[in-house]
Amino acid sequence: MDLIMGMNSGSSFDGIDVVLAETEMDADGFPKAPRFIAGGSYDWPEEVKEIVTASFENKVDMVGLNRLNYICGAVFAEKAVQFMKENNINSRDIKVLGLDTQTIYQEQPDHKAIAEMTVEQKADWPGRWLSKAYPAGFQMGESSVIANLTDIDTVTHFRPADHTWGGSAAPLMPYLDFIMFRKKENPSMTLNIGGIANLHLASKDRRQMFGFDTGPGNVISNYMCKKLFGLEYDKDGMIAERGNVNADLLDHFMKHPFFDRPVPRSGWIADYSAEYIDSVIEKFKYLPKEDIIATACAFTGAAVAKSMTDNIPADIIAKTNTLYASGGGVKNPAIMKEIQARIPQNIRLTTSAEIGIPPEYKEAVKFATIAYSTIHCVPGNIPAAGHASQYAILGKIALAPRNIKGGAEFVR
Ligand SMILES: Nc1ncnc2c1ncn2[C@@H]1O[C@H](COP(=O)(O)OP(=O)(O)OP(=O)(O)O)[C@@H](O)[C@H]1O
Ligand SMILES: CC(=O)N[C@H]1[C@@H]2OC[C@@H](O2)[C@@H](O)[C@@H]1O[C@H](C)C(=O)O
Repeated sequence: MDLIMGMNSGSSFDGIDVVLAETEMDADGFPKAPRFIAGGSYDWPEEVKEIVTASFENKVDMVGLNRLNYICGAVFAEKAVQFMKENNINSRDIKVLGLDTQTIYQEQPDHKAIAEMTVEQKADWPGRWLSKAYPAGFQMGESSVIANLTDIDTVTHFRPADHTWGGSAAPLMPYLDFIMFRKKENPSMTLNIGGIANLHLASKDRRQMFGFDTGPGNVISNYMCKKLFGLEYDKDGMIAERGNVNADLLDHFMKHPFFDRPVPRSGWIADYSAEYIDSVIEKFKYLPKEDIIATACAFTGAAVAKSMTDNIPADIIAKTNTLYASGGGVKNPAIMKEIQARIPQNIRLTTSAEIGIPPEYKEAVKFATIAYSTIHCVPGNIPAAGHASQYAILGKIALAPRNIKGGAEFVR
């Protein structure tokens, strides 16, 4: 068995998750379902947090972004090393470290425009991006800084390979789901509830898979909690539990233009910007604040249900009996209750703990698994889910100093 490490810091930007897992290559040429061993969560340093948060709002200039890339690489390396110390892990025992680093911005593909492009237009490679049809994402965390400071071979920036083939590359969860569920007869659905939520249909046949963002996970509730109650988030859904769902506000939320985007759609926190949420709060300021938070949770649930029934064929939904949820939203009972109440009743909502992965660490396990696949030259994208035109090996590999050949004088 090989030990692998993964890290994640996502759109909620609530901390850095680190995991240790083990796997090995299976006879079918894919990694075996990873076994989760340990996980830890670490805070971003306050000073760095401020810069990253400003970058989400496009308030950091090129000079600042240049430095931020190195700073984020150093923070990820520091937390990886702290995690290894706390868990008595020697970096030399780790086969690979995988992380996407910190996304600060992303533009999804225009799948319709890509489908309509002529062969000549596609052959104009720069034109793919000049036309804005192809997607692009911006991640902070320099791979070489991480590999050099941790002394572990590191794979980062998984999305651009899939982007090159017109894929949305977000969510990337379908690959881990394929690895976890590929030996099961019936399709399985999973849901990740981070800042943004995403739904996946896993199948032993990768050509039958789906993966797309459904809308908000915690992003609206988090922002509202900060604005209305001065809290980072609604711990254990306590505020939402005291409120009632308001039908008018829910209707208003459901008119959000995100639903007009065809799947495989991909979102970013900018879709639910401060401006948008402030306008909602202003329009519905006559409601009790608790009702506004309760309705934000109902919106998460209604968006999951609508995205599922609008986009996954009814016969597949009928064959699915379990939805395995992960991400921090799993800890908000109001969100979980709203999802269960709104999805088709044949589907039982549970968490990824049932398949051995603690829900808060599934994303980090995903990046560890994709990195392991990358170093074995196994493609980590799922074209059926993200609509890339072909399979691709994801990520950029940065080799650790321990690989230096030529004598001890080169090695620390
Ligand atoms: N005890 C809790 N009660 C309620 N909500 C919680 C709790 N713990 C975490 N959360 C929610 O989960 C969020 C963090 O989720 P997660 O770490 O999955 O997000 P992320 O990885 O940043 O997001 P994304 O998947 O969009 O990139 C917090 O911001 C909060 O809203
Ligand atoms: C570009 C990027 O970082 N996208 C993330 C983000 O967070 C949620 C949503 O936007 C999703 O599409 C993706 O994360 C999921 C979990 C993934 O890649 O699997």
